[in-house]
Amino acid sequence: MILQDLNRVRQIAVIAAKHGFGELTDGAGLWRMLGRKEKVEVSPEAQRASTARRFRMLLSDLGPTFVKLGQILSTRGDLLPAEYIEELAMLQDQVDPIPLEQVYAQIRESLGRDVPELFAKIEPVPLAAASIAQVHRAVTLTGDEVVVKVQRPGISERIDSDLTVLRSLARLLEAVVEETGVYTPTGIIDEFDRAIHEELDFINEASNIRAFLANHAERPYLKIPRVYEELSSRRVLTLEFISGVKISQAQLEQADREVLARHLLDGSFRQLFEDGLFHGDPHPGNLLVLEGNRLALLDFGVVGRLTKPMQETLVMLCLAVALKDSDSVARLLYRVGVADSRANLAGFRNDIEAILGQHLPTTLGEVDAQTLVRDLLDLAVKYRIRIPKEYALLSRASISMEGMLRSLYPEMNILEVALPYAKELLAGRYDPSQLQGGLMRTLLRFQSLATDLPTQLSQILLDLESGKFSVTVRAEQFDRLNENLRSAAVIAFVGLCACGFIVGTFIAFAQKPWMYGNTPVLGIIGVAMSAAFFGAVFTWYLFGGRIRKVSVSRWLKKRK
Ligand SMILES: Nc1ncnc2c1ncn2[C@@H]1O[C@H](COP(=O)(O)OP(=O)(O)OP(=O)(O)O)[C@@H](O)[C@H]1O
Repeated sequence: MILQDLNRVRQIAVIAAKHGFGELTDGAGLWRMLGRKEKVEVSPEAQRASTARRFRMLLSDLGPTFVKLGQILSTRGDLLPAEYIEELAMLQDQVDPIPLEQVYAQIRESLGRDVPELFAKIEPVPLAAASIAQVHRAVTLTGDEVVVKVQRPGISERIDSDLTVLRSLARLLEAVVEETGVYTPTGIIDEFDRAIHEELDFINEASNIRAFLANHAERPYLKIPRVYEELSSRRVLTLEFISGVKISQAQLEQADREVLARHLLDGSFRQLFEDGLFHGDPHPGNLLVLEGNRLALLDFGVVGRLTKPMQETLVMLCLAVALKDSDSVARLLYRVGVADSRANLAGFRNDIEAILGQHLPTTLGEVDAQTLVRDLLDLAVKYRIRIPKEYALLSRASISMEGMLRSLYPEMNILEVALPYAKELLAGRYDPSQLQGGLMRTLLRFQSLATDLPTQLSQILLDLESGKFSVTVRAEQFDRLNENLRSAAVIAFVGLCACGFIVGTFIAFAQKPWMYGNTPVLGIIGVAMSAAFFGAVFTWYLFGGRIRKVSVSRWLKKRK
């Protein structure tokens, strides 16, 4: 880690302490490592706020990389409890726009030509300015109305340097935090790294748009902007300008609302059940209402992909929920997820039953899908079942979509509209005669398979089927023994190196191979190396194995 990174770590530790996370950084030994002694006062605002809110405030204060991290985490209801998801979803990355000269410089550098050779006009005031990019209206040399999305200069380098720091902090966390599981801090950072680099690469967004254009070619009610390839690169993206009103700001008649809601729902189901490619962030700012009750989708930086088996599981899951079949819901979630150890499937099933009972009291039309999905994901967190990120992204997108549909046309019965799509998808896989008695029978087929067996046995079968089955022989003493052996091996290795250097030093002093005047250079290097290795042995002896592990869950419980 270079000096600049250390300064950033120091800055992060101070801001964390200010937001009331000092105990965690102290416990992790960060404060001692940085050699700081003075206490940082917790801000009065943080003293009043919940832990989830303070976490949001912390990320917001730490700048664009952390804001993006928070926004990406807000799509992971499988990773964090609902109250964190709600807080993180509020993270805004509205920032001051960059001056026009910098926009021009970025275009020149990325597209290799001066702006007047590429555009007839660029509006000086941006349509939107976010932490990664800003969007300007423009006109091409051929007179086409377009928008140009230009990346902020230096943002990629800033994110990379923050990622180096984040990765080191994640390693430190792994060393000092008691809980380990399927979500390791370095694993989360690796995933974040991939996600943010995908967003930083506009070529990736352009290819997402092309795929959406192809999929929606026969759906005239949904418009996708065309990409201007010759005016696009990794850091500049030029798209057809779409003239419309954001759905949140549109003044609409009741009849139009119903038509638009149907289009929105049809577009979403087709993305999920036919294309297997869905918009990952369908919030009201990314949807425009056009003339003739058409809709336009914007912002394709984050998209989700579903394979055919994933689509089928999704249909089964929806049906199992609709039928209040908690056993099948538990088994399907367990099968698609990754549990860090054998989850308590019976407990998981019982909790699901309670949730379904609570959320599906009367008719399907009255279901509050948003809370239902959140509660189910919270349960996955509780039972340490990791839901694949595509499903997590999908659940966030569906929650957002459901919210829009409810405000657009609250009378719509979403599940009623969904059933024909589900049936169509299942019809491709199952014999149509099986579906004649309705979808219920198909579902009951796998349901009976699930209920015939005692839970433990069917869980082992599920483990075998999904490749999760393993036999672990474990004894507490072995873990400690293992640790001690590892420490002993390290000390022995470093000690041997130290001895080797001492012998080498004697030979160097005796034979004087590298002399600078009267100074035996090799001998001095030998002394320094021996001292360093012996120092390492002593430090390990004094402090090794004494790092106190912190329990984040205990800490969170204490703070609640
Ligand atoms: N093709 C388009 N036609 C008209 N306006 C557009 C178009 N593309 C983007 N915009 C405008 O620019 C805004 C930002 O675009 P976009 O969401 O793609 O950028 P972003 O940097 O990813 O922003 P954020 O991540 O905050 O959503 C949109 O909300 C919309 O107002």
